[in-house]
Amino acid sequence: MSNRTDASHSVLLTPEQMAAADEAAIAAGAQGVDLMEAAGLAVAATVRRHWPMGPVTVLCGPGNNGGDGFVAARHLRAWGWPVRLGLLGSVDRLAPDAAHHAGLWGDAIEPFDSALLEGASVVVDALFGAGLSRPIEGLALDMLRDIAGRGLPVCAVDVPSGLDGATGQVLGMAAPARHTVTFFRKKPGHVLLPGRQLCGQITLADIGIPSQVVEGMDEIAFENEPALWRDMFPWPHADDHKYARGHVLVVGGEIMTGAARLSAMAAARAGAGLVTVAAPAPVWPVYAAVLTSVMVQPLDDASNLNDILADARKNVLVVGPGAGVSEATRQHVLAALDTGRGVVLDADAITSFGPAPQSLFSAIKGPCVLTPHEGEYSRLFSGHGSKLERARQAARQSGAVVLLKGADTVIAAPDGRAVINSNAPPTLATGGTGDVLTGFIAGLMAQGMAPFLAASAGAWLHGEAARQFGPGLISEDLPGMLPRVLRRLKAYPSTPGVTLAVPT
Ligand SMILES: NC(=O)C1=CN([C@@H]2O[C@H](COP(=O)(O)OP(=O)(O)OC[C@H]3O[C@@H](n4cnc5c(N)ncnc54)[C@H](O)[C@@H]3O)[C@@H](O)[C@H]2O)[C@H](O)CC1
Ligand SMILES: [K+]
Repeated sequence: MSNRTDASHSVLLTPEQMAAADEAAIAAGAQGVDLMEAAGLAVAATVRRHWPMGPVTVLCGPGNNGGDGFVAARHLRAWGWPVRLGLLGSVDRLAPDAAHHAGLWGDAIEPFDSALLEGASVVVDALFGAGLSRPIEGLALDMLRDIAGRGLPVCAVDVPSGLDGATGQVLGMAAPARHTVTFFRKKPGHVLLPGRQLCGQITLADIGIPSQVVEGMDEIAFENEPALWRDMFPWPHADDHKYARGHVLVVGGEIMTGAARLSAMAAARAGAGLVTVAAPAPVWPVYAAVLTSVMVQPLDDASNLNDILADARKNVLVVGPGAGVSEATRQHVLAALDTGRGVVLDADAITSFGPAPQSLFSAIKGPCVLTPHEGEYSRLFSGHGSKLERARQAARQSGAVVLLKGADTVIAAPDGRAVINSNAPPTLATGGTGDVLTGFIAGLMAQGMAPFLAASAGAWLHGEAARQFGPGLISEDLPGMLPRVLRRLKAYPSTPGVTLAVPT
């Protein structure tokens, strides 16, 4: 469990958790019809704010998402907008709250066909929301295709219809929205892909559900932002000396020597007091020639890694970047894990355990972060469900913090805490960025940041460094961007009480 206060709008609630929030609000005295009124009014206000007055078509579905649509239609008409209203299904089958607001429309509801779209300047998509339970088909599918085919701008209610709010996946089809108005808290599907790309600009509306309803909910996920870990960020202290800020050891590869160098430089830039690369003896000069503040120790083929690890001041160990899939890599991983110190495993350090994942999991006994991309994930884990669920399953199964990479990176802890990182620009899709991320995380852990917080902070810094650099990014650019990002982070407002940390 983590602490939360009203300020934590980065909470992500699944549709089930949202329904529980709804029920808790009603149990606390809220009225469902008023929640719907507030939701629909927020939708109408968003349309008015972002589009010039013109013909608007409101498409309502058979559930409460449709109920929000009736409210929005009524307010837009009251503000003078020419509104056409269509309902998929029949009014007499609506649930009470939606039926109530359908009654307030008080005018004809048109047949649900493409004629509704004629002349429309904007469409309000109130067909399906949190209750979508199967792929969209039939009349609804035809309508969504027609909307997309005509290129009509859409304001989606809660989620673009067809988008699964829990997973971010599309069921059948979803018409991309220019704006999406959602209520109380975002859903994982608003930040996971492809959902994030379908929602357009998201407006989060307060509809009168008290924030306290989130307290006590289990398995809350968060959209990554500095407020969640900033107060635990390891800023240098006046009396620090280099040994006080930890020592990262990166086990280097013999062929792809750049990977370990990228990780090492990233760890140093993230603030580790010392960084060493254990370089295979034949290529030790390659590392030594290009690394300056990062120290280089030869790792001979008798694998004297244990001698190098004997220095317990090396408190965080990185294996994987450029390591190669081999028995030697497996041995290096097991030697690092056996120390019980902080360990970050990436790439081939993960893949090398593909044939026997349990031999890795049973060796994890200290603070450990795994940073697989989807391919490496699938070699160790057979997860199912959303990316959020799969990362959580892997964290529980391995006992490590799992950072499942992608444009929508998910960070999950074995105790169920989870963060979805949504700031990564597409320019990060270039070789070596994963090595840099590994180094950022290791550097933060070396300074005492807990692995889940270090992985969350590292992912955010990584995305922010890339965003600030802009187009033309290559991995070598990322470590050097960190000072500018850290200056911005230092100015970031603290949000008392909001934290991902587990209360000690
Ligand atoms: N939670 C809140 O705080 C509030 C939520 N509001 C709105 O309510 C919807 C959720 O309403 P619900 O009735 O549960 O589901 P939907 O409106 O999404 O409709 C689902 C409806 O349609 C059927 N159905 C599901 N999938 C399909 C399909 N592929 N084809 C046809 N029919 C389908 C299903 O059986 C349901 O009957 C939420 O999104 C908000 O917009 C409140 O209005 C405000 C507070
Ligand atoms: K919708």
